[in-house]
Amino acid sequence: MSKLILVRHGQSEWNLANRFTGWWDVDLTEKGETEARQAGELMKAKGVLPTTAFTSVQKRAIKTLNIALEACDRLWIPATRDWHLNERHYGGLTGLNKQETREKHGDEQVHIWRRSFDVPPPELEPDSEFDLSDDPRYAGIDVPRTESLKLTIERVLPYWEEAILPQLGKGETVIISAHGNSLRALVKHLSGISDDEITGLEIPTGQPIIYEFDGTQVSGERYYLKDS
Ligand SMILES: O=C(O)[C@H](O)COP(=O)(O)O
Repeated sequence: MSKLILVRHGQSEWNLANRFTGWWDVDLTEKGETEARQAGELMKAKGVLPTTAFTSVQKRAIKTLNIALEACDRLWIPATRDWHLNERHYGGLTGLNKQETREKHGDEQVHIWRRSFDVPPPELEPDSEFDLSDDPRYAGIDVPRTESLKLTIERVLPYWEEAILPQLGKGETVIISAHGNSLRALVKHLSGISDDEITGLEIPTGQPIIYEFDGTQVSGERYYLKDS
């Protein structure tokens, strides 16, 4: 039996400011750092100690990983950062305030952009201040201009299969520190959630979720580490 630990980054500056974030690289707030530390302390208290780690190339997830690993004395384990685990790209909504966007476009439209399976937000304009195509961390990568959950799944799952699942097959305890929607993509796959039902799934910040594995097969349903 091996374990997979999923953790969404702690509160970010734009979670606090209620702005659409996506691929924009915002930092953790002090509360976010505390959430990350508490996640690590919980792993230590429960004796669920990661032996290998994966995260995105966004600082809110990287810092959450490092703070949590430090809190459970596992800062030394191998860690891989990869853009495939990034948050879904919020396109032309990036940087906008979520409440103001609701007032402008209506609750229903904003809910569709945020939670529908396959309707992407409008594309990011080429001259947008939030364009990341020239960011060195994405050299050689076709940076998306927007992503639905469906498109996010299409880049998260191949990476999961190629890079992460083999580690579980080897018996490693794997931690993935990532984002609300890249983790929804994984949970949809691992728990067999339908395209309709995934619209109702929310992933809280800083709260470790566990899946147990028998080889490369999921064994049982996910649970919150705090409830075990
Ligand atoms: O990218 C963002 O704005 C958040 O991390 C997730 O946003 P959501 O709750 O609107 O999917």
